[in-house]
Amino acid sequence: MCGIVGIVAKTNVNQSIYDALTVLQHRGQDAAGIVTSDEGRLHLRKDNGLVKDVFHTRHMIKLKGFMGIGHVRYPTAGHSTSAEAQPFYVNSPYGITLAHNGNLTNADELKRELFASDLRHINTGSDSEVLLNILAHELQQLGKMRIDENDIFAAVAGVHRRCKGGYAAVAMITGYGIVAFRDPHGIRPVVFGVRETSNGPECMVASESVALDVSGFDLIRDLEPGEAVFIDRDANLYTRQCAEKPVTSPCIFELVYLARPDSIMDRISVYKARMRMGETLAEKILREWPDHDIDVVIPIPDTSRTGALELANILGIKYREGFVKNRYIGRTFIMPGQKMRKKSVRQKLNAIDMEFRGKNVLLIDDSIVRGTTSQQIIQMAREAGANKVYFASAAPPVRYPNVYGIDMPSANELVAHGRTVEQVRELIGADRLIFQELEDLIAAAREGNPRIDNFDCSVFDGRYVTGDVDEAYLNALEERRNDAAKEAADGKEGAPDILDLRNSA
Ligand SMILES: O=P(O)(O)OC[C@H]1O[C@H](OP(=O)(O)OP(=O)(O)O)[C@H](O)[C@@H]1O
Ligand SMILES: NC(=O)CC[C@H](N)C(=O)O
Ligand SMILES: [Mg+2]
Repeated sequence: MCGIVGIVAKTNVNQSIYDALTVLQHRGQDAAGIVTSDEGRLHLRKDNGLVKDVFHTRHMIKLKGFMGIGHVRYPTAGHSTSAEAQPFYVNSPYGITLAHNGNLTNADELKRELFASDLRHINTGSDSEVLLNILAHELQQLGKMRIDENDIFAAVAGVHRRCKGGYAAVAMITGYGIVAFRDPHGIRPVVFGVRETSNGPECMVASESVALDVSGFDLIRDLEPGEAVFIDRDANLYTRQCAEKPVTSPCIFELVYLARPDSIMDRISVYKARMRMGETLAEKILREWPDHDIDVVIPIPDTSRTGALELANILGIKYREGFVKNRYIGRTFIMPGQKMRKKSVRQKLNAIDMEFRGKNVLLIDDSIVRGTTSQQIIQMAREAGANKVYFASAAPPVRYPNVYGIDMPSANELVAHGRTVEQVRELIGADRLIFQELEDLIAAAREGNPRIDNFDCSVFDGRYVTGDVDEAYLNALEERRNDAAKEAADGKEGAPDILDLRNSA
């Protein structure tokens, strides 16, 4: 779940892309990058770090040009080295740069094909470099000196035929414009919008609608699964369905945790969906535990707040902010290593003792994944003097790895994998543990857009919508990307043996 953005404007786009990346920061905290096109010359700045640390004034003034794309990264493949920060660049044909959110499930196979049949070199372990080269190859084989939107859509159709997995991508084709496309299952999100100016319309694509809001773009709509949007140099906008059999199954975890609450995703208000998750969870508590003795409902900031407030209202119990969040610590779940995640929970959250002392507290989180947060928070609640500590999760138990762009590659690192609710309860040290039912979660999501029949719920039910994920794939993924393997591969400095290769200034 990286963040992507692309803008074609009538003036320099650097500031608007920067602003958009800042509001997409919650989707990736490891690296950031912007590339702009200035009359055929590309300017690229990318590095590890937060947006505010990667781009200084000296970079911004060099990022000239009326069109550009940007990325914030949370790695799911390859290394966390700055050489794998995005956008990626390939010089032929036309000069293409690409930013990708998602994960290709057939990246290894495609890499072999690119080398053996397409005669292309891939220099990193990133699946996004593979995706870029597939797009480049599909454009190249058209064999045209000049291309139009039909050629670009034909190339995207070729990408859909070859690539499997989750991908929402934006690519800038030098001299032509920006194309964004969404995988045929619509697993990862993309929206597009327009801003009217005195010089004419300007267009933008982004992972989430909040990125449009911040720069004054009006949301037009989401890209449909398999669909592509092409914005030419003059900001004319063309859309086309490029997949043979698109099936809508967006990732439900976007609504649970990944997206910002103020985003509208596949026409669903993330905020309202989280409120409904709180409602259904409250109803389950009332159903299964009518004689509960909860004194107070306390959310675990930040993401669970929306649902927790609604839950407290339905239970008719006080909602109290018992934990204060340090606003300078980022999201812990998307941090790269378990050591860092564990340390950050205490740095990030501190208890207000008086809200806990002598009380039976119900702590609410949006999800329990590795159990890092819940385990420590329950301990903190006890240290603060709570009498009983109950815990409820607005999502069902996360039991299976994610292969579509969320870095949960290893089943064994998931606290609920192979464990019953009772075993998880014991492990995290709660006096009682309640999970949302999957059907209630789906209902909470669907109420926002009843036209969506199917969501990717693979982390909850182990059903992978692309149909190509088997035991062998999951085993290989686990071996390659479990925490210990990643640490060994990246080292403390982040894969110091991989030198950065740059061919644009
Ligand atoms: O079981 P775990 O492995 O700890 O993962 C789940 C926790 O991680 C996330 O919080 P995070 O701190 O990333 O972000 P937030 O501030 O948006 O809640 C999520 O909201 C849960 O609190
Ligand atoms: N989280 C993502 O969307 C990751 C994108 C890409 N697979 C990478 O690792 O850089
Ligand atoms: Mg959280």
